[in-house]
Amino acid sequence: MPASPLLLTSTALRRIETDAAATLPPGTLMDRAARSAAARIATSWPSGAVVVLCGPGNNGGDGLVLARMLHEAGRHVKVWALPASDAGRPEDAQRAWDALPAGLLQSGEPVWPVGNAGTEGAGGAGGFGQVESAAGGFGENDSAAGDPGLRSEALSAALRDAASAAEIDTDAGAALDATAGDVTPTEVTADDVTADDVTAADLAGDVASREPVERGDTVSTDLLADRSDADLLADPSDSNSLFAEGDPADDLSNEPLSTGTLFDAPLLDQGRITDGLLLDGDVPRGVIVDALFGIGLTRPLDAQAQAWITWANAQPVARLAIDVPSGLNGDTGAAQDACVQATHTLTFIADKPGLHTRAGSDVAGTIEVDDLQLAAFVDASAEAGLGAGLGAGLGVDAKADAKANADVGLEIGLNIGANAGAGDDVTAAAPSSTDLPTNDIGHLIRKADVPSLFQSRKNDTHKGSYGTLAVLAGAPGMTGAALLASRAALLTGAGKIFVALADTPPLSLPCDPMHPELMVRDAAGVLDAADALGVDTWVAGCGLGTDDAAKGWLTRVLQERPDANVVLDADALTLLGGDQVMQAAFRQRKGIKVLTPHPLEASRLLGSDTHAVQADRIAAACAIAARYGAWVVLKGSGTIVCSPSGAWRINTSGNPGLATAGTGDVLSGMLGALLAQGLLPEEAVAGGVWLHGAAADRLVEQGIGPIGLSASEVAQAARWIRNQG
Ligand SMILES: NC(=O)C1=CN([C@@H]2O[C@H](COP(=O)(O)OP(=O)(O)OC[C@H]3O[C@@H](n4cnc5c(N)ncnc54)[C@H](OP(=O)(O)O)[C@@H]3O)[C@@H](O)[C@H]2O)[C@@H](O)CC1
Ligand SMILES: Nc1ncnc2c1ncn2[C@@H]1O[C@H](COP(=O)(O)OP(=O)(O)O)[C@@H](O)[C@H]1O
Ligand SMILES: [K+]
Repeated sequence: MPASPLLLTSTALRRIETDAAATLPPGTLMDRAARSAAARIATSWPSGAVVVLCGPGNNGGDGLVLARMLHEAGRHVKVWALPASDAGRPEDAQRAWDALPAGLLQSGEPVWPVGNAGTEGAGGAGGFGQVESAAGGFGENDSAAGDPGLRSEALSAALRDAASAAEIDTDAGAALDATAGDVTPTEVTADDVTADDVTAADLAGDVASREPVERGDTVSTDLLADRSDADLLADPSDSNSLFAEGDPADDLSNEPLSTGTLFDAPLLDQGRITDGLLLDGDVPRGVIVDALFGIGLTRPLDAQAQAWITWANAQPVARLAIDVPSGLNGDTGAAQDACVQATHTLTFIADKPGLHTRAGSDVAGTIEVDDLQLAAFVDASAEAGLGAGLGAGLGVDAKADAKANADVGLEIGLNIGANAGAGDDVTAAAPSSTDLPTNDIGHLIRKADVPSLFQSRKNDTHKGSYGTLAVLAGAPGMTGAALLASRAALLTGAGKIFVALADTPPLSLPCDPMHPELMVRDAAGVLDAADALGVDTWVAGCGLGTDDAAKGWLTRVLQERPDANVVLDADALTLLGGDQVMQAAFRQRKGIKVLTPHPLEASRLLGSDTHAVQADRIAAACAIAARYGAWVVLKGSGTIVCSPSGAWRINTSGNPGLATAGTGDVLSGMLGALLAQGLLPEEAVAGGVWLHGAAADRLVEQGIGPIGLSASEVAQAARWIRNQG
């Protein structure tokens, strides 16, 4: 079986980071993380602007190193950084801060560099390559103007930008608004422009002017006044300066602009430029990198961080979250009110549970894992976790497949400068052992992890080979719940199904006309005959009610036939949570036990509240599993499956179409059917959960949902998926 992707909490990740960092030169992991992000950007956004938002910790450090690498590779990068915390930056992040090339850092509020000076804020906040002062956490690096080396670097970057802008030959904001087709490559190329005869400021005086440039116009270096670079650097707020105008080249280039390249005018004719943005299909090129907070977000975001996140989410460009979308708790999936809505998340060392449960799948976008070459450490952690009992009954290869996620940067051979790979050749020594608390390691559930769902049936079988299921459910007024669960069990392949209606004869519904295959009887009748009928699996609780009769029937289910499997849902969970006699009977059962609570039912099982359950769904699922000695399915976006021994997994299928009454009934019927058919519990439980979500996904693909998707349709789609293999 392919290895099931590993999920690690921040506790586990920090342990691995600490172990690995002790064997590696300082900054190695941050360099690898940044290189990985640079490679991702080179692959997915090979041209266009890159805005990097950096936070005060090592996540921000990743962003700072990334910005440097991209800059060294000739990309147009702007950085906005939050102020360091009172304790200062962590060591690696401070090193990254100190090494940030002059001119990348911007002050004020972030702006998307659309090249329209009019939209870029006061004081040239959108200035490109501008050496700025003070605000926005910039102060520490504000020595550039006085540093000849930095000045010369700033100038050379400026010249490159300016030369490119000269070729574009237009004021970006003005020309793009209206005159598509009016712009053509000019006769001046960057090769004509040298530091001897033109300065960046000179070019700025021409290129950044608001005069539209007509087709055939030439930008003449003769027009340029004899100003020195010192003028430019001395007066960054000069509204005529190139740097206050943003960087037109940034958004107009078809390819990354460098000295000597000509602007591709036909782009304008093709209508691919709108409002100053270069469009790739419908998506503007370029990317905002979210390196504000990673796994170290420990408290509510302050106003400035919230504002930047809100701004980032409002930009019509891709957003690449580094490690974790800022505002999301990487362990729990809880999102703050302000949370980066990433289109892509590049996460390091191993995947994180919070990216897959609760709000995680809403904000993470496409998730990619880079193990930062720490597979040996990750494997050791997984093995230690298994040693602590994690893998019992899991049936998964405990080793992460993070190894498979090779270092993208190395693979594509991105040239990101001499400093980019510091320490990359150093092989970290594998740890001898790492023991982690069990809650800190889990896995994902994907189709590949539940192969027995798709095993073909042997010819030499009969209905008795696929189990006998009884469904205790459906009090008067809730008969539909019993039918939903029973029909789902039928369509999932159970051999024989008895509907034990929570009612007394004469039954209001003696037969299911849609599915007369179902044998409908009264609850007591099925319980009395359970031995004779050969009931090997019970599903109990859907629309069962909580009155004394329901309590009596459920107690019998739990006390009798202890070898039978039981799946408890809905009202059965409420009854179980409040009844110690039932709990004792439940714990003593020998058959497979499954509890399928939604968060409210989970809170009843734990004697807590829904908020506490949702605040840490994995912990809640594990706590219920431990308390009741059962398999637990904690439902909701990113359903958690936890084994009795505490091995947890997060489901990857499903969608909000399932947020409709009755889908839980369908799930419990499906789980019962799979247990009745003899699947191992880890595959029956994880498999049923995956199948249920996958069925909803298929319905959405077909246009049947998410709006208006109905529970009955889920069971039908699940049947189709199982039979396709
Ligand atoms: N270590 C390694 O080897 C590697 C780490 N890597 C990267 O580092 C990331 C983890 O870095 P991290 O631990 O520094 O945490 P991070 O997410 O940057 O935030 C912590 C900072 O934010 C602050 N802060 C927290 N909450 C806040 C709030 N609400 N509002 C404001 N501030 C708040 C907090 O301040 P403090 O609590 O200390 O006052 C601290 O300054 C990880 O996700 C990955 O990207 C990679 O490079 C691979 C190698
Ligand atoms: N937003 C969502 N994303 C994915 N799955 C969902 C979502 N909302 C609900 N579900 C799934 O739908 C089912 C609902 O179950 P439940 O709340 O017990 O409903 P009912 O009791 O009405 O049958 C669960 O399997 C749950 O995981
Ligand atoms: K982030």
